[in-house]
Parts: sequence; C-alpha cells; structure tokens
Amino acid sequence: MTDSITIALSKGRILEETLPLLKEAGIELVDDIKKSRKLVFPTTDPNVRILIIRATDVPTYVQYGGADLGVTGKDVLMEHGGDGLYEPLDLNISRCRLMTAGPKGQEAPQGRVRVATKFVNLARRYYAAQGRQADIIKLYGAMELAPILGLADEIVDIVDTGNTLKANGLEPRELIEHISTRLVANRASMKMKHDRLQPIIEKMGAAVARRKNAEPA
Ligand SMILES: Nc1ncnc2c1ncn2[C@@H]1O[C@H](COP(=O)(O)OP(=O)(O)OP(=O)(O)O)[C@@H](O)[C@H]1O
Ligand SMILES: O=P(O)(O)OC[C@H]1O[C@H](OP(=O)(O)OP(=O)(O)O)[C@H](O)[C@@H]1O
Repeated sequence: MTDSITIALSKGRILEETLPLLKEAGIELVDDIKKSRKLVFPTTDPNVRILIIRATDVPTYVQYGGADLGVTGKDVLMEHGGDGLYEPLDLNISRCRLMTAGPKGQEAPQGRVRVATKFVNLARRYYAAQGRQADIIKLYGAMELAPILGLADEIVDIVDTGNTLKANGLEPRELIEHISTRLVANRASMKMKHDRLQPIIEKMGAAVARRKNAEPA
C-alpha cells in the first residue's frame, strides 16, 4: 500500500534524541521498546511503523526500500556512500567530529601510514584526497587500542569530549568532518509517497528549528 510508511531508526544513543522529534511530527511508539524483543513497532499513526536497527544498517534498509525514511549519523552515511538516498534534514543531534588521532606527542609518519578504523571506505577516500598512501585496517570497535599495540600509526574515529582519546594516550590530529544525525529518504519513496513523507519531514524540521532557537546564543 503506497500510503503506509516505514521509518528505520538507529538503536543506541541516537534513538533517545530521535523519539521526541518524531513525537512532534505526530508519530509516537505505542509499545515500551525497552521491554520488547520486537524489531518492528506500531505507532500512534496506524499507517506508520518503526524499525529499530543498528545505525550502520539504516542506509541499506532505506536504499533498498525496506524503509521509506531513516535516521542515522552522517559518519555512517559517508561510509555507506549514500547510493539511492536523499538527505532532506539535519536533525542536529548526536553531534561529534570525525577525526584522525594518534599517540600523544607523535607526528604521523611521512610515508605510508597504517590506519585502523571501522570507516574503511571513508578513510580510503580521505587519505587518497590528501595524496597520502594508507594501509587501512578494519576494526569493529575500540579503535583506540590499535596505535597503543602497534597495529596502526593512527586511527579514524568519532571524537566528542576527547576523553576516550586522552584516556588511551592519544590526541586528535586532523578534522575530517563535523558529524550530526540526518534524516534520509528512499529516492523512489520521495516520489511515490511524497504527500505522506513531506509533512513528516516538515514537522521534524520545525521541531529541529525550535530546538535551535531555544539554544543559548
Ligand atoms: N561520543 C559520541 N558523541 C556524540 N555522538 C556520537 C558519539 N559516538 C557516536 N556518535 C554518533 O552516534 C551514532 C551512533 O553511535 P552509537 O555509539 O550508538 O552506535 P555505534 O557504536 O557507532 O554502532 P553499533 O554499535 O551499532 O555498530 C554514530 O554513528 C555517530 O554519528
Ligand atoms: O570523545 P569522547 O566523548 O570520548 O567520545 C568518543 C567515543 O565515543 C564513541 O564510542 P562509544 O561511546 O559510542 O562506544 P562504542 O565503542 O561502542 O562505539 C567513539 O567510538 C569514541 O570511542
């Protein structure tokens, strides 16, 4: 049915900040998600259902039309590549920076650099654009360990307060991108279900703007 909408949300830290924005767009979860093992949830709008999945899977579900809308980090979207996705809104939540980092007081090596990261595509593009030769080592978490154990010269990872780097004897080097959470839409859905999606996007946009206006100058 072209009228029904599926929205894929990232579980974890983004979820808590996304739900109030959706509520202001008139979409509220019915179930207590914390007590449930379900992955698909009904909402107060009978034509809208919500998937709660890993942030890294959100672009894939939206790309292939498993979901019409999705919410995930810009870092995840950059790594995915954005194929088949339209990005109508910056939700301005879960803000952080994507950076290179290495052992405190050490310079990055002049020649080939060994880089540990979970953002392998993004890192490959970044070092190539800089004209630097890089061996990219894929890790799934705790990237900070790699330079300490001699696995890599530097890492590409998310930095917020900088506490994780500091606690592990590392320091930030270069800023790759400012990151925030984005609303994405399937390109075909944006055409076929425009009348249903546009009001949701607009109401979420208004909720984001209200929060921005309430921020101290
Ligand atoms: N320390 C942080 N502060 C602010 N935002 C962050 C921070 N770490 C990650 N983010 C943002 O939140 C998104 C989700 O992070 P989260 O830690 O919930 O999942 P993840 O550990 O990256 O994913 P998963 O464990 O599912 O593979 C990231 O993609 C990024 O955009
Ligand atoms: O600069 P900071 O404020 O210390 O934040 C940065 C840390 O936050 C993220 O990890 P997260 O806490 O999400 O744990 P994860 O390893 O499960 O992704 C990221 O991977 C860094 O390790």
